Amino acid sequence: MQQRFHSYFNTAVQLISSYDGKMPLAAWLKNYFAANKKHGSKDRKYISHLCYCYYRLGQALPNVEVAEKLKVAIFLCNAEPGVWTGLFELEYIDNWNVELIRRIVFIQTKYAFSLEDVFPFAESLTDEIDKDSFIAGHFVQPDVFIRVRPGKEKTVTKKMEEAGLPFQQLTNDCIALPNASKIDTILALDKEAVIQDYSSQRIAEFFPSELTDKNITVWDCCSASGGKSILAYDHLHKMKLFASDVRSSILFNLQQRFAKAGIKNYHSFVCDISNELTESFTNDPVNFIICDAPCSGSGTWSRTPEQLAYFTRKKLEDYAALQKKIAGNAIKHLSKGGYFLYITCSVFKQENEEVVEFILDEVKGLKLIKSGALKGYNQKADSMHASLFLNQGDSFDTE
Ligand SMILES: C[S@@+](CC[C@H](N)C(=O)[O-])C[C@H]1O[C@@H](n2cnc3c(N)ncnc32)[C@H](O)[C@@H]1O
Repeated sequence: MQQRFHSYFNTAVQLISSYDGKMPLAAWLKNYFAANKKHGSKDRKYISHLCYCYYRLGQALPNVEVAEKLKVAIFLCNAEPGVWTGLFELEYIDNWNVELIRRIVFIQTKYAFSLEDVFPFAESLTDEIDKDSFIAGHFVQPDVFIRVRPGKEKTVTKKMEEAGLPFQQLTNDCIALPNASKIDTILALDKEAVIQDYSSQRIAEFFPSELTDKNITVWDCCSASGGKSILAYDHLHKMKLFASDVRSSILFNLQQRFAKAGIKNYHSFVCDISNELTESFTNDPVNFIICDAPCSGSGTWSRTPEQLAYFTRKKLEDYAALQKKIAGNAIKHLSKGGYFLYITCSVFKQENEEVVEFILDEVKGLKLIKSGALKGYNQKADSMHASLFLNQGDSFDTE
């Protein structure tokens, strides 16, 4: 039995030693398992867990060899030794405390280790973020969240109870489930419920309430497969939607999701908004622009810890420059009295507060209505930023 876990450990060491961070870890492991059919589903689960644990140490212990660092990672990322007991010397087992802080203190008796080493960008964090809680959050696998669509509350709860799925109702329409819960076979996704992180769902708190049930135009200018668009549709109801992204493949996904979600009044199109648009997609300026900008994703790194391990400051500068271009170009299409919502899933000032300052400096007549961090680290969720601007001027003529 124990031999099996030693073998998982050795496989994980080999995999980590050959991974270079260029591809998402999930896709890279999927390719490896597809090419190595000898690993059954339990093997895949344990080996993946070990690889993820390793990257959860971020940029700490750079000079410690992979096998040794992996042991530290297992120790810090698991509240108890469980199946990994046989890999550890007695002193580790004796010091394996359920409280993370106690385990960190033990590791500090053996290595020069600190939370700042895991995430060496702490000075760039948005002020609202609690540094230690945020960094320690990387040792924990986040939950999966679903947003129940309007009117589907009873159906969804009933289906989940009947399937015996463990879940936690966080709000009327937000449900948390353990990672890797199989919900796609139980729920009609996008029709009854949307897979959407808790903080991402909370972006609805930034939707201007006076737009609800008005005949408005909404442009989701970095739409991806439409998570924010569907959120806006569920809250604002009567809207004509424009959804664009630089990637045509993702818009195909959006169209499929919109069909399931029952969204018909929309136009989707490929558009690189880091350049000024040469022709407009609509005759009139837009009443509400959602700009969920490409970003470092630093608020989501507990889901993709390999990104933390391979992140460099240079990437941060590139993202901030792109965000300023995208926001500056998108805002030109905003109507007077219209709203612009800037969103990132980043925790860095350079991508949040500094872009907000840039927007306020560059675009005269914009007023910042609401701005802040959506902190997910205490809920096993992502952290995000949102800022809502009003283009002060005439009110809508949309009635
Ligand atoms: C954070 S994601 C958007 C997520 C989406 N709003 C959702 O809720 O699912 C950012 C998106 O911006 C797109 N993007 C990146 N650069 C872009 C550009 N120059 N113009 C338009 N879209 C861009 C990416 O392809 C990506 O889909």
